[in-house]
Amino acid sequence: MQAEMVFAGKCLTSVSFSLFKRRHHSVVRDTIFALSSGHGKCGVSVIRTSGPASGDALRLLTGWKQLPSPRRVTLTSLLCPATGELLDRGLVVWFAGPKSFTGEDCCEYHVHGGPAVVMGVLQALGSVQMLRPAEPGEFTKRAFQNGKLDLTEAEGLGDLIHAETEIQRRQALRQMSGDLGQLYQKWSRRLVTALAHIEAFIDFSEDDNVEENVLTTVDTEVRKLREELEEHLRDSRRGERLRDGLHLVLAGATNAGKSSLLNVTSQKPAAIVSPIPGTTRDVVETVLNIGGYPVIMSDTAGLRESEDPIEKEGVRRAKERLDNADIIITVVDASKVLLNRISILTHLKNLLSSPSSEGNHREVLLVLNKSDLLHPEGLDKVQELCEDPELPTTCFLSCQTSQGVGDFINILTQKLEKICGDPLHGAPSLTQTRHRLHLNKCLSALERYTTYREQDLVLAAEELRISHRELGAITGKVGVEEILDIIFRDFCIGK
Ligand SMILES: Nc1nc2c(ncn2[C@@H]2O[C@H](COP(=O)(O)OP(=O)(O)OP(=O)(O)O)[C@@H](O)[C@H]2O)c(=O)[nH]1
Ligand SMILES: [K+]
Ligand SMILES: [Mg+2]
Repeated sequence: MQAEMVFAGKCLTSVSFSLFKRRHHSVVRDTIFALSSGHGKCGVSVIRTSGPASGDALRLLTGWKQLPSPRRVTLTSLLCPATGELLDRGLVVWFAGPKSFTGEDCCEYHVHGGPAVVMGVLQALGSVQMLRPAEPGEFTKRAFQNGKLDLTEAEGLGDLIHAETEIQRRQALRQMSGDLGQLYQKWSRRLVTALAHIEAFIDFSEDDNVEENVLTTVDTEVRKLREELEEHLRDSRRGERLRDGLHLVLAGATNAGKSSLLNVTSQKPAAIVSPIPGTTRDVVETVLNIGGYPVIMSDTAGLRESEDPIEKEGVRRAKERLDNADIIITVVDASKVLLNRISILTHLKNLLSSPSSEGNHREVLLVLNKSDLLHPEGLDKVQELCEDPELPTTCFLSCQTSQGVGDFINILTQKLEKICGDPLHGAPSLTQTRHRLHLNKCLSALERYTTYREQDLVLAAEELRISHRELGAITGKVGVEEILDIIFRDFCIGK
């Protein structure tokens, strides 16, 4: 045991050295500035600077000889450094690095939110030497480069700014708090330890000093890691779906009331409704917030055989949408159900026989519309027919009277909950294709480790190194230069 510990210790240092070559930026950097609050007229606007010349800029704009105490709000006049003209009276907060968002010297100017004031202060800052306007996401990028955030946390922050619904906000906040990054870092540390053991075995096994079971321990650890990664990846893309919005597709025969349902659900006349069958041709998309979940609801052309080339194209587009749907909402005219019950089942089966292109499990909801056209006895009969276990969850409603629409929304919310879960509970979910890509590569390398393990220990160790690198790429510990620009490109200026 002692020997193993020593080996592990020795190799950990050498391994960590090569693996954790984190870039430290000691170069003197520009100082950046930007409006960090929204554009347009508002009560208060916040302008930020970050970088070594932040203090000079603050002194020049306020006329102060000394910098104020950090993290304290001060009311002051802001002056144009060139002319001494008063630009505004506002609040300033000084953050001495490294105790700031970016880790550098930072300053915040809270000014009156009029365009002329904001422009005046920005121009004044631009006239100070070494200051230049920030690029999109540059504040966050600096925070990352100074070790204030890992990449998953920075992405969480980006998602938080873009979050449009409550559940998206929860997921973003959780990722920003570092839960996902910590999970990957924990796996990373376990991989480093496993690698250290293998390297120790390779270097010292001839000294006969190595415990027999070192390799078995590593094998067990790799197997466990594989299982945990597989489990993490087997999440039906819940985090990614929640981040990007879930795709709900309205489908069914012509005149069933698909466009009407889109309109009552979104409470606006998004799609044309008419008694003419084949009214909808193009896909009509509406972005909705259903129970806190972000949803993209698509109305599609009624499914029927047609000779009309335009309608044919509409039907092709409808089917394409169905392939990528998270939830398919099949709309059926309830007044016609009694006449052709068989056709509903065949129709549903046809819809579902095409496997989703991404292998996702698609939820299905059957909506029986136009319930207002049924007599009470007819309604009872249809309800009875719908108890058929072969049919998916069924909703009765009328787009005309809105009766049953509330229940329909509740059932949809339950389906969305089932797909996405509550992002605050359970293990954190991956939220981006980028995460999935690296995790899959990490997993493949672990699988190759098992293949090489008996034949060539050096090759097997290399696979552990690869899998570690892939995990590190997610949090930004290794080889990030090429992905940095992609990630921060999506941020807005001032963030
Ligand atoms: N009585 C009654 N009529 C409805 C109801 N919902 C829709 N309709 C009528 O049914 C007709 C067809 O409605 P649409 O919403 O255009 O149907 P659709 O499924 O989008 O039709 P296509 O786009 O042609 O495939 C229109 O005349 C609507 O007014 C309902 O709940 N009750
Ligand atoms: K129609
Ligand atoms: Mg329509």
